[in-house]
Amino acid sequence: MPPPNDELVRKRTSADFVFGKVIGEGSFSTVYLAKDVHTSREFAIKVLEKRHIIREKKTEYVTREKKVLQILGSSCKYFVHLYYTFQDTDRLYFVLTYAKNGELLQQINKDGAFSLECTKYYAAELVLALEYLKLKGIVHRDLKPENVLFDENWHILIIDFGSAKILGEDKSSDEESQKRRKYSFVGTAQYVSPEILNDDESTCASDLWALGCIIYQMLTGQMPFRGPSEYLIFQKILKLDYEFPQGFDKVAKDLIEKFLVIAPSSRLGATDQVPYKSIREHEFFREINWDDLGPPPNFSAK
Ligand SMILES: Nc1ncnc2c1ncn2[C@@H]1O[C@H](COP(=O)(O)OP(=O)(O)OP(=O)(O)O)[C@@H](O)[C@H]1O
Ligand SMILES: O=C(O)C[C@H](Cc1nc2cc(Cl)cc(Cl)c2[nH]1)c1ccc(Cl)cc1
Repeated sequence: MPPPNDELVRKRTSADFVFGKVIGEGSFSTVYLAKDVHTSREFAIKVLEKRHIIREKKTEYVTREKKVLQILGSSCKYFVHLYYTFQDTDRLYFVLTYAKNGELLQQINKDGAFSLECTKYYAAELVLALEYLKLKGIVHRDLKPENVLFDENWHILIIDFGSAKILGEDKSSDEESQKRRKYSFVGTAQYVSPEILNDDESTCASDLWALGCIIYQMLTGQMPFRGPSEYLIFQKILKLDYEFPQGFDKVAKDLIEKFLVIAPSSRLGATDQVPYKSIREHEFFREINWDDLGPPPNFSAK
């Protein structure tokens, strides 16, 4: 039995990487572009200060992100992959796939809005990604254009699993955790689903609501539910108060209306025996070959 390949099993340390520029900042993290000194491969390394995590009581968030990324593994190309984690005295390190081409949000804002063809392509990649999440029993809970990045070949890479939910994880029923769950707001106002606002359980259908919001935003450049304050946005969400611009594509309108439904189980795909067959069969995806989406179309304004 040959000795294990050292490079495969040795716990990495920051000395294994050359840290380059800062490519992003989170509320608890700094993300660096880094190069593996042995292979020159590029990674995004998300660095968190232990003191900051402890002070802000975010250890559960960090532990959750690590656990979900490990569950996702590397068999679906639409998710950022966690290669290694390690720590030193003061910091934690996540070594992740480097998303070279930035955020979907930047692309939407740069173009103003996507063409119908471009929207169909990226909506299809998102559907395939959500099928995989459902298969793995994960709810992202904070899906939004800032958390959908592009890799070097302009395929999507979904990030940010700190607020994700692992279905079937036993929820301790003690009073304390019930209270914590009740008041632990999850998500981002403009994309949060009604069930989370009504403090009902979030399910994979919560991500379908967010998908509806993202498709609307790719086609209009605007979020469907917007307002001057979170409270007013929540009111609009709960009243389904949104509208389509004049001349909006009828088929796209039909699809979005089937996602932006208050009752989670009534959303298109929510009750599919084979997820997400009923979404794949919607007229909006008529030209999509689900077994091979082909190369991404180049971005062009609508
Ligand atoms: N794998 C990656 N490749 C390239 N950029 C990334 C990657 N992961 C995160 N980023 C960028 O780094 C920034 C911080 O991301 P991170 O997920 O650490 O924090 P966040 O979730 O955005 O912030 P918050 O903690 O407030 O929710 C983001 O702007 C994101 O675009
Ligand atoms: O080495 C491992 O994989 C396990 C450790 C566990 C771990 N050590 C921690 C220290 C602190 Cl202060 C906070 C959290 Cl959430 C911590 N989690 C760890 C290290 C790095 C990362 Cl990114 C996550 C977890």
